[in-house]
Amino acid sequence: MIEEKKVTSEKTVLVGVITQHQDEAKSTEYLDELEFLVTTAGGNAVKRFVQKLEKPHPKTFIGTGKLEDVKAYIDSHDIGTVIFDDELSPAQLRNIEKILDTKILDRTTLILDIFAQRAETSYARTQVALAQCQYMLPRLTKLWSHLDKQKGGIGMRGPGETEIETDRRIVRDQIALLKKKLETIDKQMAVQRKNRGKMVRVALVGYTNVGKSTLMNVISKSEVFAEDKLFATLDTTVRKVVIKNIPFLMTDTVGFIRKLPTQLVESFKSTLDEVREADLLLHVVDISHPTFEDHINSVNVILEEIESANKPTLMVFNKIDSYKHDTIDDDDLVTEKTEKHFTLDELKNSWMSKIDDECVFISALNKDNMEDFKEKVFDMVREIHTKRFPYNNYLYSEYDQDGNKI
Ligand SMILES: Nc1nc2c(ncn2[C@@H]2O[C@H](COP(=O)(O)OP(=O)(O)OP(=O)(O)O)[C@@H](O)[C@H]2O)c(=O)[nH]1
Ligand SMILES: [Mg+2]
Repeated sequence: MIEEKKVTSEKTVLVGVITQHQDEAKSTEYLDELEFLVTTAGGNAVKRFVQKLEKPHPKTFIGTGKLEDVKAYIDSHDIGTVIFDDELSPAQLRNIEKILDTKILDRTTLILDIFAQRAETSYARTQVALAQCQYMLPRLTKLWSHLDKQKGGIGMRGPGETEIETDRRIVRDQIALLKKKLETIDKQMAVQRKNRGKMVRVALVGYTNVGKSTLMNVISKSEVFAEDKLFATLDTTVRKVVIKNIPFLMTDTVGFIRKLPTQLVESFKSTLDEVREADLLLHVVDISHPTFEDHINSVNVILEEIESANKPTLMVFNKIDSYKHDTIDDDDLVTEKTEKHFTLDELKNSWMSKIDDECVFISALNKDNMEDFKEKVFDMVREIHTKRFPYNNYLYSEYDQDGNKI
């Protein structure tokens, strides 16, 4: 993750559901992730409420009886924030607010809030503000503005209280204004991207916290010459990297997450354009995470959304150093070997036969298997490069490991 900023240590309660589509294990995993998000936002999750339902209640997400339990708990423990694991509809939000009479957040507001905290450039801040306004517009209620005045903290940072307090028309005007502002910057950025020339562009993509930035640092520092270059004041970092004799541009991008708010995907269009305009994707995966396959799927869904799913891709399975597998003992009831029981080698073989994309297994932290990684990246970049520059193959002389010209 990006560095952690402790703003407050607001006590929160988490609420999730177990449904037909989301069994107990999934629900626990989602709530673990939600808790990680809460910590990132500077809060502290002190209790979880989970209800088994056929599907989330259309009016109150969980049953009203369960909500009363939550109410009793937050009242007796002096807790001011309740966070739901799914995006709440405007009606659900209003109904829940009526019962709990406290600050209610959902996964979307939490993610938006973290983005608001992390956004450093005016561009990123504008993108987040737009996403927040769009989310907020159908959800403006009296209670919201009333609460905003009294309570700050998670979910309340961003476009500012003044807009929230005023009516929808003003938020709409604000949205129009932010859109215009973004349009202007988008144009500038498109020009900047064009000015980068025809150099092959490689983008690191992947779920949040898988090690993209770590890999970016390893690859651009360990090379013979890797220039640190920030092309613009945006949050995506672009660097020039040279492997052997081919220079190319490498972009580190925003991490993806499950249930990424659609408003955010839209307003981060330009940031995601870095991915859209890339020639090659390095899809980084954290194989030490118990549900890394779900992560891969979530990333692929977002890549589909931004029409980038068919690009040449190298699957980079990272964190092999902390990969652990389950074992089956003689007296275990479970005797069938599943993917959880795969040794690293078995896992490698299974993935290599399962997917069409090239794949490589590394530890960016320990710099394990980096040679193989570079070799594969080099081969893929070279293919694109030679197609693009049929007459001028390489721009640099070849260097050996120690940086001497060969
Ligand atoms: N054990 C282990 N940890 C790693 C490895 N690579 C990265 N990490 C750790 O994983 C965490 C996340 O790394 P980042 O590089 O920030 O991940 P990221 O994908 O850029 O994350 P976001 O920017 O949040 O999307 C850090 O604590 C790293 O030290 C690895 O190969 N092995
Ligand atoms: Mg990163």
